[in-house]
Amino acid sequence: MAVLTATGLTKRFGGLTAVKNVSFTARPGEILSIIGPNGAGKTTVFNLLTGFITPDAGSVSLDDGDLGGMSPERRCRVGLARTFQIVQPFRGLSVLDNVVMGAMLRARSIEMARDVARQVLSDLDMSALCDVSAGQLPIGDRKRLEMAKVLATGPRALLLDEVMGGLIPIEVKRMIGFIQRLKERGIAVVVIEHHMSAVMQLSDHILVLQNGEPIATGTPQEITHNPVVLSAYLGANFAVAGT
Ligand SMILES: Nc1ncnc2c1ncn2[C@@H]1O[C@H](COP(=O)(O)OP(=O)(O)OP(=O)(O)O)[C@@H](O)[C@H]1O
Repeated sequence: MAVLTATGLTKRFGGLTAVKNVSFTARPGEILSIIGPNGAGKTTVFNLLTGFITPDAGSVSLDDGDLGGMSPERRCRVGLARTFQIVQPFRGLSVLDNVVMGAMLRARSIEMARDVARQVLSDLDMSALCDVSAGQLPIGDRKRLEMAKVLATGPRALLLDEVMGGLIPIEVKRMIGFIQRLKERGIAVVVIEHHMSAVMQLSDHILVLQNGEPIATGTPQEITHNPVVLSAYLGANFAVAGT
């Protein structure tokens, strides 16, 4: 059964239809990637899912509950969390306190929130950074901190917006490992990512958007051999080892 379901999402900005009739499901322990050229509508889909903007048509549900009308914070409370493309930690706070802020959404006491935050930081190999000021972190660690903050909210569905952006190859590899471990926890993960090698390694399913419209869905194998996707986005010479 699906955790997260989007049905017929459509969003217009003036005369521009940024997202048109986008539907998908994300199941527990599955990773769905949304890919497409710049301006294809990927971030707008995330904004619609999380309630930062209101759709002109369509709906979003978590388990069987319709999220229509719920604020982003309320959606996070019921289990739908996201990272942002541009990460903005509380720069004056320590790494631990940043993650405690996320954990406070659900924890019943500050002590419980600290326990949750320490566990999440340990899971992300960040225990040694607990006392470091978030403002001093390099980009790779800031991306991991962003992951830690949202994981501390205890999501059942997690939206990851370009978490590989700006990472060096060894950090990309580590991030792929973290995301794969989310599958084992039964979290439904939706990924927006331009790092195609990571997308192909991680995804169970891929949805391709162009000009706001779905042009293909399938497994990485199917997508990398789809002539429409090769022409619209990946390029005729696209090849990823193992796909
Ligand atoms: N608030 C807004 N007002 C007007 N137009 C918008 C708004 N948000 C997005 N758009 C437009 O909607 C289209 C889709 O944008 P969106 O950011 O969703 O694309 P994207 O696929 O996430 O792109 P990228 O890969 O560059 O992040 C673009 O043409 C963008 O300019």
